Amino acid sequence: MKGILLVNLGSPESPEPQDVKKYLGEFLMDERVIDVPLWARNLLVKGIILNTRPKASAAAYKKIWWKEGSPLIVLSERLKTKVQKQTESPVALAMRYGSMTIKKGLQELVDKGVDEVLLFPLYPQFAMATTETILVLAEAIQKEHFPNITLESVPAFYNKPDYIDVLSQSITKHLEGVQFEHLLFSYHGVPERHIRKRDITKSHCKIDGKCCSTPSKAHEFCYRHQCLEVTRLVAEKLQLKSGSYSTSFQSRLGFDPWLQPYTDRTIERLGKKGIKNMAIVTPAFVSDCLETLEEIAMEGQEIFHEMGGKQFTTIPCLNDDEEWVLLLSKWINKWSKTNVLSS
Ligand SMILES: C=CC1=C(C)c2cc3[nH]c(cc4nc(cc5[nH]c(cc1n2)c(C)c5CCC(=O)O)C(CCC(=O)O)=C4C)c(C)c3C=C
Ligand SMILES: [Fe+2]
Ligand SMILES: [Fe+2]
Repeated sequence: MKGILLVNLGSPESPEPQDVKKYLGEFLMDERVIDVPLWARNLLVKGIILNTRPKASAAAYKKIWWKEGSPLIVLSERLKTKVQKQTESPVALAMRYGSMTIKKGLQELVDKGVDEVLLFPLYPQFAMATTETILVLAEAIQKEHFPNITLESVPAFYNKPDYIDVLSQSITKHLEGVQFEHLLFSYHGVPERHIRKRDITKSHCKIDGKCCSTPSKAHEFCYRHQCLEVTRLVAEKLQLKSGSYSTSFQSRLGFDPWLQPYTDRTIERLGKKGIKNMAIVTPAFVSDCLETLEEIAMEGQEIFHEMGGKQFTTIPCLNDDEEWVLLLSKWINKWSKTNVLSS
């Protein structure tokens, strides 16, 4: 029997510093997130970050935490429940980090009689720090604990026309009646080094402004290309005028160069330029989370207002949007019936 495992990032158990520290420890010790040799990662994460960041991160988590728990987890659960209602195959939910492990998710499916699993990382764009770390861990768990099941995974869906339609519809819906002079597409950043490491041609990704719009096999694993494509395709669909939208990258950590332009500086620049009304959408995230609810909706808004901006409209992630649920269910049902992944 076939079954589906949706996988998202994960969140701390609670917004208390000790739980945030535990979560950050697991997350940042992942060699695909902080991709330096183990001794350096130990020094950086255990020696520095875990002694400085958890208190501030916990304070940020407290601002966005819901009665039911972490928004990212609650929203992912709502999505799973709605998708399950639209499909006959069992659907389970797991997180890459934290207590809702991939092993538990696979066990839940196996207990229901599943022996063919579709692994569905909830990320529209490929990144070493997100999709790849899920695939590698899931395969290792399958080999060690579930040798009798097969595992197939959904590739990045950033440019699927039906995904672009759903994202565009959601943007239109949330901007109905909103006056905005600029729409900013803000994606989670990654260190530039991550992009170069996953360049399968070894020479294409120069991160120079041109490589991502020059056709190349490298784009299958180029997070920057995939983000820029989402912006381009949505802008085309919504007929946004050139200059009335742009792309930026948020949430950088440490001193290495990360993908640019940075979101905070872009918001600052837009405010300084005299933009009074702006809207912001965050298509690297399928569920609202700390990075959208705090970093964008709170900090971003504050920066904009400090620069003289007036109206700052944040567009929610797709979360458990009906059209998004229908699209995921359509892809899953197609795979369940024909073994073919999305159109
Ligand atoms: C080296 C560090 C990080 C990389 C690389 C990175 C990539 C990356 N992350 C997401 C999605 C999310 N990240 C979230 C939180 C978060 N991310 C980092 C660091 C890196 N992320 C940190 C330290 C944190 C914790 C928060 C903090 O202390 O500031 C979240 C939110 C989780 C939640 O509980 O709400 C998401 C989602 C993507 C998509 C990505 C690469 C493309
Ligand atoms: Fe992150
Ligand atoms: Fe590229």
